[in-house]
Amino acid sequence: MIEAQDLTKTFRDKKRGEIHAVDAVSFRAQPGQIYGLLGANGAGKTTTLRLLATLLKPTRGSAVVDGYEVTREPEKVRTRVGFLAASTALYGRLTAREMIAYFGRLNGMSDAALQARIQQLADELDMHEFLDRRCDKFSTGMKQKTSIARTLVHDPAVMIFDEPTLGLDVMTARTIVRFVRDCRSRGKTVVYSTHVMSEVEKLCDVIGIIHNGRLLAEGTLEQLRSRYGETDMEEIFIKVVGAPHS
Ligand SMILES: Nc1ncnc2c1ncn2[C@@H]1O[C@H](COP(=O)(O)OP(=O)(O)OP(=O)(O)O)[C@@H](O)[C@H]1O
Repeated sequence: MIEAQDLTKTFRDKKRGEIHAVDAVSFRAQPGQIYGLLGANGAGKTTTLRLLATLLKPTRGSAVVDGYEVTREPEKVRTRVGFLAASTALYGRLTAREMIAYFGRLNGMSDAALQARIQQLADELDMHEFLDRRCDKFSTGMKQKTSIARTLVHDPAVMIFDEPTLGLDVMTARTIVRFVRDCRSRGKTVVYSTHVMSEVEKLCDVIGIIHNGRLLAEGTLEQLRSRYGETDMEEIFIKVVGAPHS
């Protein structure tokens, strides 16, 4: 479970002045649920996720992740969260299997547990073909699958995905979306950020629309459809954030 309350992050930038990247955001994501954070470029998605994963400290507000508060017990939070960031890096000289195992050991996993888990992740993410190849020769899709596997090797209760299908082909994206659904069916709390309307329609149980750092609307797809009188997510999104100035 994640409970964010009045979560706020303000950056001070020499040129731009004060930037309200995340502005009093409150939401709750439950186990067995995919919470979709939908927003355009610069809306505040990544900053929100980084606050939840304790990579940034909030300027104000709080977030409780699997029972632990992000500023009071960040180490505890980190053991409970798997965060797939857009920039999750791999070591080129390691194979995918070595890479995943390395992060598993960092998380205190035994060799037996690791073997079983790598097998499971390779099955679910369709990785067997390249599991023993070096990461520096990987396609974007192979890299992304390896990043997901290494991020989630310790099977955390809370899984945070920052635009995980960005730049991937249809087949690879589908494998990842199926994997995210499997996480939900295993009772994980999943937060999934995207700017792709069709992804939230297909995947997310609750959708939060974020714009200029503020959570402007939230609900199930059905609730948003009836509230805004539109069936298409793109139309709902435009109604919520306002049409762009031309
Ligand atoms: N370290 C930082 N210093 C200053 N400003 C920042 C910093 N990180 C993010 N911002 C600003 O905060 C705002 C929100 O950025 P954020 O990356 O959270 O958005 P996003 O929704 O993830 O967008 P994108 O899809 O483009 O990654 C933007 O205006 C961004 O320029």
